Amino acid sequence: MPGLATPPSKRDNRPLSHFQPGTTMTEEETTMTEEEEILVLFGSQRGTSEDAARAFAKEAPQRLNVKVKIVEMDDFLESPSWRKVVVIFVSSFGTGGAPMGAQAFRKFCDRVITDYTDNPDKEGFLKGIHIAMCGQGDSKYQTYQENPKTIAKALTVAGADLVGDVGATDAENRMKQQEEIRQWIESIWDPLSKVLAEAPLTEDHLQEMNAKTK
Ligand SMILES: Cc1cc2nc3c(=O)[nH]c(=O)nc-3n(C[C@H](O)[C@H](O)[C@H](O)COP(=O)(O)O)c2cc1C
Repeated sequence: MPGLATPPSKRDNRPLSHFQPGTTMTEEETTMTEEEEILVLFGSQRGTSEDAARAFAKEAPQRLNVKVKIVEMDDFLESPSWRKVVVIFVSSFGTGGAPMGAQAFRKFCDRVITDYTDNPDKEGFLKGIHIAMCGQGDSKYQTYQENPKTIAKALTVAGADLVGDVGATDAENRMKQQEEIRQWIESIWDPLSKVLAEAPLTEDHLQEMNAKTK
């Protein structure tokens, strides 16, 4: 059945037996029967954000009547292919840094913030994109949620709009964190449906964004 294969990401502690052999390494698509495609990006060191992204991606075709492409963040950056709706599940690691598999994306975001903040000469190249963000962190860290917040900031200074509330789930209590992720996913279907009801972006517009994403 398409869409159920689970390619390994760069997270560091999953047993290899979890993966099915012979699947592609970077991308997968869920059942392809509907119209618009949304993009799900994830960055995850130990699996929480990745599992949340996969749970969302599995449910989205039915809830939103869309196709879903799910990609690890650095893989996306190697060959950017924006969609009007982008849903991000990402954690913080190190000292407010990005997990493995999302570090190049974070560097890209840091560059965007430097180049675009308070710079009237720079016109946002992600105008028309809608981002829904669910961040994972641990409130024990002083740099709580720093990576998801930085990514959300960069994408908005580059012109994207945020959809719904930015999620901030707290691993200080792991059971509660799972509930918070579930609640965030439940909270986001309606705002995403509204955005999807608006006119799609043209292929030219998307290509232009892809070309400017470097
Ligand atoms: C070594 C290490 C460093 C971390 N650094 C941060 C941090 O700087 N800020 C934060 O909010 N959470 C931090 N966390 C907490 C993780 O972001 C949190 O556990 C998250 O749920 C992990 O998601 P993942 O399983 O997708 O990697 C850190 C966790 C570890 C183990």
